[in-house]
This record gives sequence, C-alpha cells and structure tokens, in this order.
Amino acid sequence: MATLTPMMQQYVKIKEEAKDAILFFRLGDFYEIFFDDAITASRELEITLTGRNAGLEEKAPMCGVPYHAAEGYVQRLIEKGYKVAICEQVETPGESKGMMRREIVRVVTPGTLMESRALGEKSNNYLVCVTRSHGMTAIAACDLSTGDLHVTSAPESEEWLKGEVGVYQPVEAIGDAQLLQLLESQIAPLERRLVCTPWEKGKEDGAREQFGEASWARLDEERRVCVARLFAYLAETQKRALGQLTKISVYEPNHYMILDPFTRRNLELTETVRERSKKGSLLWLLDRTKTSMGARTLRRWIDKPLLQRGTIEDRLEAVEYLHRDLILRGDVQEALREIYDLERLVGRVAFGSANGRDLIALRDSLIQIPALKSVCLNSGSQTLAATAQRMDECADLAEAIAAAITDEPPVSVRDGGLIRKGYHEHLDQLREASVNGKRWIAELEAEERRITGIRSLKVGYNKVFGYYIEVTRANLAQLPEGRYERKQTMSNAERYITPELKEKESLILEAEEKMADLEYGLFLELREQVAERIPRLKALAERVAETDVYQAFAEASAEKSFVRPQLHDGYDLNVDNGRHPVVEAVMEGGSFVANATDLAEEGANIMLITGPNMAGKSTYMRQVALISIMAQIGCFVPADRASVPLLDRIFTRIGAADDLVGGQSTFMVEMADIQVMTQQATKDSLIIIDELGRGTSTSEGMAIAQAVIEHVHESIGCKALVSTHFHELAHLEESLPRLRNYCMAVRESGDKVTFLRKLVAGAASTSYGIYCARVAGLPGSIIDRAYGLLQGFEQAAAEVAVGQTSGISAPKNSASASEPTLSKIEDEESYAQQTVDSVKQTDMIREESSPLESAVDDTVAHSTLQEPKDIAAVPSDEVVQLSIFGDDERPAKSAHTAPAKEDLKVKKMLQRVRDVDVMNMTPLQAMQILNELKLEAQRL
Ligand SMILES: Nc1ncnc2c1ncn2[C@@H]1O[C@H](COP(=O)(O)OP(=O)(O)OP(=O)(O)O)[C@@H](O)[C@H]1O
Repeated sequence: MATLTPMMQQYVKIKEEAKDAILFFRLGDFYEIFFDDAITASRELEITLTGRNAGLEEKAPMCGVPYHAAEGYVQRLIEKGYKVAICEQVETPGESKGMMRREIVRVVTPGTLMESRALGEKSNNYLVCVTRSHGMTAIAACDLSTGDLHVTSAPESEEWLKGEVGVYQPVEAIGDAQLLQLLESQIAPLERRLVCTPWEKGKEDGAREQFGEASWARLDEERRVCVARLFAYLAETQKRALGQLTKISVYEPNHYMILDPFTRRNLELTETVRERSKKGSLLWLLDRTKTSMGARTLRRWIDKPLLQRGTIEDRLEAVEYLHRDLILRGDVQEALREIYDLERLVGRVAFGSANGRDLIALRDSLIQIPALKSVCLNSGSQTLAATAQRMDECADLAEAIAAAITDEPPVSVRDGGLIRKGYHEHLDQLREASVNGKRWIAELEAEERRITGIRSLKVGYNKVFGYYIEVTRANLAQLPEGRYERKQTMSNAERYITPELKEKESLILEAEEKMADLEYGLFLELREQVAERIPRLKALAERVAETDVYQAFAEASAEKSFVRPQLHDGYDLNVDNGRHPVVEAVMEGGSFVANATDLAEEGANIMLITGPNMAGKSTYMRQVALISIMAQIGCFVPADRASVPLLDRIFTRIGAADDLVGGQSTFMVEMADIQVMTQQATKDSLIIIDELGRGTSTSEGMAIAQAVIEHVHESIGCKALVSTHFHELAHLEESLPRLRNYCMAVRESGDKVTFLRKLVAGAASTSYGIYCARVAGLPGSIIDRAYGLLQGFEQAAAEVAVGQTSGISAPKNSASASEPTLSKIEDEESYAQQTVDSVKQTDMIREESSPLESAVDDTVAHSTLQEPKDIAAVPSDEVVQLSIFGDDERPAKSAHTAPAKEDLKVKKMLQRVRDVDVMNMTPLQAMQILNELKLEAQRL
C-alpha cells in the first residue's frame, strides 16, 4: 500500500487541527494548498490546480500562492465566507535534522480580521458569541481590530437575542449550536453574511487574567461563561497575546431603547432597505464625523438610543454649545481632522503588525490632543469639559515616538532607516563607521588612479566578491608589482582587492547588518512601550470619538435646522412642524411639508391615518419614530419644537422588504410581528403599523386590524400610529376614546389629484385606486367600467349596511365573515358560489403579488402623478377632503342588473387594480404589473 511522504504526513497531521479552514501550508516561498482545500481554493481564487506526488497512487491536488502576496488571497477567501489557517515553518533551514517543524500560527476568520485593507474604516467588524447558561442568554460582541468588547445578557428570549445580535451586524458568530441555528435563519438573511461556528470550549482562567480580577468579579455568571468562550475561541485562532482586549463594556439591555432588526431596517437607520447602502440612511445624514473612530461611535449610538435622561441631556448640552458657537465647532473640527484611527492603530500595536508609519500616525494624533483638550475645556459646555478632562494626552509617548522614529519611515521595519540620528549612541557609531567606510572607498578610486596613473581604474561592488578595484586589460602593464591581489578575471578586465579594502568592506557590511538589527530591536522596544499604554490610548480614543460625534450632531443640526428636543419623563409626545430628516434632505427645493404630532395620555394616543397611496403616510409615521430616536441618541431633531418622552421601544410593522426571511408570506410575517408586539410593547413604547391587515382578504384584514387596534387601545395603552387602506375603520373613533382619525390631505381639480402631504383631522373617503390606474395608462373603457362598477358596489354596500349595526365587528367565525360584500350583492345561488371563488382567487392573487409589495420605489411611481407645483402656496382652507367622484365627473349610472360572466372578470380585474400598490414596488415591478393589467384589460 502506498504511504504518504513524510512531508504530506506532516501536512495531514496539521490539517487535523484546522478541519473547518483552508490550510495554507508554507513551503519555501509559497503557501501550498492540498487535497479538497486545493480544489476549493483554486475554484474560488481562480488559480491553477496542479498535482503533487504525495506518495499515493495518484497525485494530490495542489495549488499555491506566493507568500508575499498571500494577504490578498486570504482576504478573498474570507470575503467568500471561508476561514484560513496559516501554517508556517517555525525553524530556520538547517536548524534541525530531518523535516522542518511547521505549525499553524493563526486562523484567520471573518470576525478576527486585523488587516486594515479588508476592514471598513467607518464600521466595526464584530464577532459575537452567544451562550445559554444559568437560565439566561448572553451575548459578547468583540471587534478584535479595535479591542471593543461588549457583553450583556437577559432572561432567555429568542426575540431579544435576534434584536441584540442584529445591532452589531456581526460577520461571524460562535457559541451554542442551537442559538446559532436561530441566528443563521433569522439574522443571516438580513445581514450580508454570517459565518457560524458552534463553540463549546471556555477559558475562564485565561479570560480572568486578561481582563483582571476586578472586572471579572463584576460579571454575572452567564456573562463570564460567554466571555470565557469568546476568549477561548480568540486564543485558539489567533495564538498570540491579545493586548488590545483590555476592557469589558458591560451593559444592561434596559439601558437602551429596543429596536428589533426589522424596525432598524424599516426606519433605515444605518442603511436603506432596498440598496442596503449607507446613502439615504439616518447615519448618512448625520455622519459629519472627522475621524473613523467617531464614525463608528456614531453608528453605535444610532443603533442604541439611550433611556437615561441624564446621559441624553449631557449629550444634548454638548451639541447645543457646538451648535450655537460656530468658532468653537470649527476649532474642534480642526483638531479632530489630524487625528488618525487611534483604535485600529492600537489594535495593530497589540497584534504586532504596527510599523514605523503607524507610530508616526500615532505621534501626529497625540500632538493634536492638547489643542482639542483646551478647546473643549474652554467651551463653556460641561459635557465637553468633562470629556476633555478625561483625555489623557499621553505626551510621554508622543515624545518618545518623536525622539525615536524618523519623519518618513519605510514600510518595512527590518531594513533600517527607521530610527532617528541621536537616539541611540551605538547606532550612531555604526552609522558613522558605515558612512566613513563608504567615504574612504569613494576616495580610494581617486587615490589609486593618481598612484597608478590609470585613468580608467574604478572601484566597484558586487554581492559575491564585495568591493574590488577593476583595471582594464590594456592597462594591466601599468600596475605596480605586488600592490594588488587578483580576485576575478573578466573578459576585458581584472578585478583586484587589497587587505585594507577588505577591512573597510567588512566594517561597512557588519555595520549595516548590525544597524538593521539594532534599529529593529529599538523599534520593538518602542512598540512595546506603546503596547503598555494601550488601555490609556483606548480610553483616549473613546473620548475623541465622543467629541467627534457631538460636533457631527451639531454640524448636521445647524445645516438642517434641527432644534434641541425637550425630554421629559411623562407620556405625551408633541411635535410642531416635524419633518422626515432624510426625505427632506433628498428633496430638491426644500418643498418638504412639515406636520405636527400630538399624542397624549389624557387625549388621543392612537392616530389612525387613512389616505390614498403616495399621500405621505409612511413618511409621516417614520418621521415620528426618527424624531424620537434622534432625541434619544442626543441629537437635535427636525422640527420647530419637540417635547418627547423616553420611549422604551419602537415597534414598526412597515410593509417593505419584510418577506425576506425564510420565504414566509407577507401576511404570516405581519402576524408574527404583531404577536411579538402584543407581547412586548409597554405603555412607554411607540407602535407604528403601516397598512395593517393588508395581506389577507378585505374583510378578514379589516377584522384583524380592528382587533389589533382595540388591543393596543385597551390593553397596551402605548402611543401608536396606524395607517390603513380600510376607510371603514374610521368608525373606531366613535368607540375608542383615545383614537383619532387623520388623513393626508388631497386636492382635486378637474381630473387631477394633488397630494398636499398635510396631515389633517378626519378620515379619507377614498383610496384613489382607480385614479391611479388611469394615471398608469389603463384604457379609458376599463376605467369607465370600473367607476360604474364601483358605484354599484357602493350602492349595494350601503343597502346592506342599512340592515346591519354600524361598522364591522371582530369576526367570531372567519368563514362567515370572509365574503360579506360581494356575496350580498346578488342572491342567485350560482353567482354567490362564483363570487366566493372569485374572492378566493383574488386572495390568491394578493398572496402571489405580496413579494411585489416588498420594496418601495417612490420616485418613479410618484412621477406618474401630478404633483403640486408649490405646496406652500396652497391656501389652507383648500385642504379639504373631496370625493374623487364629483357628480359631473362620474360616468353615467349604469343599470345594475345581475352581472354576466364578463362582469365577474371585470370585478376581479378591478379588485386587482385596487390592490395594486404602486408605491411599494420597484419601477420594474410596477411596469411588469401594469403591463399584465393592460394585457388582461385588452383580453376583456
Ligand atoms: N411631508 C412631505 N412633504 C413632501 N413630500 C412628501 C412628504 N411626505 C411624503 N412625501 C413624498 O411622497 C412620497 C410618498 O410618500 P409615502 O411613501 O409616505 O406615501 P404613503 O401614503 O405611505 O403611500 P403608500 O400607501 O403607497 O405606501 C415620498 O417618497 C416623498 O417623496
């Protein structure tokens, strides 16, 4: 039987330690990859797959990458979701007999990347560990590149876990297999990608030692378990000291507003729903930070609005000073501009990869601190002064670096040229020796020419023979006897040496070698000094980042005319002329229409908003949520005045892009969300539901919507904004004392509808669905027919309503409540059956089209409708609700007889037309559906 070669035996043994990673096996100047790893890597990296004799009958598949270019390849594999184990030769050639020793020196994983090229400057790169112990679920989130480590825990709850992990947008997760499964199914589809590794090993002693007895003692049991596991994973993959991990930031979940992953996405806090880009998000709007640390902190703040009023007021106080004092703001910005990414610099120092340039960047950053500090101390703001007071200038370090490192050091730390003259006596002597030696040699040429009289004589150098004197063949006769020793014969010349030349040469070479070693040693010493100050530097970075966020808030607030919100511990939320900050920012010409909000414990706390598509309902509801979030992160808000309570949670159910998860239908997702909401919302929460109950048949949807609204009203008592297409729900205002109807005002003139974007009291009377269909270009005959049918339906519904109590009641039996309107229009049995079928089919069509409703494209659909030229110019008394069916506009009343089969088709068609939710579609989807409708219409 064939046996593996000794080297391949070594490979196989090492590969055992890194089964889930691609093993880069160092052989000379290459990392070689073998067997299945080679097949995967050659495919993913598009490199040639070859074979190597491994002692087996067939060659082992192999591919390789040069060691100096490995970083890029490793990165590409990591980006594709692989882990890479780096195996190095850990002894120099010839050190021992036989096979050279090799070991895995590091396993690179998505969550443990240190190479800055692969890391987003303005975002963290989190690895999370999730564990279950002592009846609790714990989360530890770590960014190894900055040394950030956050830990928290809560009584076991999947909802909580999903929400909390989502905050970190992790790229990698480890811990309990079961919890990871949950994350894989729930978080991974929302985040870019999540590499999960079940991990049971803990290293409590190691972690305790790392973070110190005192901070360990403060951790609850379940948090210790979690941190210990995370630490074990890091220790095992990184195989080196992790000096950047100095502090555990412990927090309690109830210190922050809870925002579940959907709410964060729906409100577009850090990225947009559709493109998933930062542009168009709240983060994008507010990011006026000058440093990467500031940018990362801003993102964290936006993801975690505060619940302690004192801390929020502190932030607002700093923002206020910076907001009103332009010069102060300018000075702070100026000082921040020159500060590099201290956190990542520190990370590289701890990791051992910081070079001379990193230390110079550190020096330059530290030099700015006194100026920043003094500006903040003299700002008048207590918050800024307190932050500045805690800024450790680390002046000793700045001086040490300035004294040691040259201004423009090379990238490499091993080849010299790093250390300043005058820093180290022996180094200076060596330099002197080298310089003198070189000068002596430079002078030698002239001297020998003079002595020999040979003008073409020259002194040269090559790697094999070192320095030599070269004389051309033609001049050999002129050489004085015995002066030189022949070393090398060339075709046209002879090369000679002299003992003195050799002496100088060894002096120079020795000096240069020693110099490089000495410089490297001195550099490492200095880097070690920096490493000792990592906790101080990290604390400084935190303060700088905070200051940066304050000035960013102030800058954005000044530019966008935001005002300082008044926070209070009560219930009521009052906003005068509130705006949606991002919609406003992207709209040209400042035409955003501001709207007020008044939600009061003693008055109305539920707003039921009706109105046609595109009227601005979603924008308004999101704006209320955003104003609260901005206030609770300590930023000014887009309004003329805002008095806001501390919300413990914002819950949104906005029908956009929410059916991404697990292929569930929109309706199922909606119901699951509502279930969570009913369980978790408290009186201090804000609930926002857009298009409640739209995923199912009209009557069932309406019934569910009513039941949910009643529950919010009666049992939860929180503030709620609910939009609905069901105008019929307006009657709830009569039975629910704390609910008020609102609608978005619309003005009609002739056959044009103008959206005024103004919120007014009262309910909307129509949804303008057919109007939208006309604007979308459906044939006139269909539109006329649709109006005729609609009139018939309305009449029939009115007749039916006469015999019923007002409004609809929660259905006791959904079967009986599922087809009230259509089935009652006709009494013919066969027609009733057809109608039931048609309703069912309509429902199916809705189900099918639900994914189309998952994305919002306002702009294209928007542009198909007439817009007001100048909204501000619309007199307020014109802001009234009119029926689109002005008598003169309405088509002649058609005789309403028992409908023929065609009518049924038209009804179905009409139903679809009414259901088309153009605003919630991408342009492509809208075009597709409109084409379909046109074709169908032509067939009719
Ligand atoms: N207050 C406002 N001032 C100016 N323009 C606005 C305002 N509110 C919304 N808009 C514009 O109208 C567009 C549609 O708004 P929005 O999506 O909120 O409508 P909607 O009533 O929720 O519609 P749908 O029911 O179809 O979802 C927005 O993209 C924005 O461009």
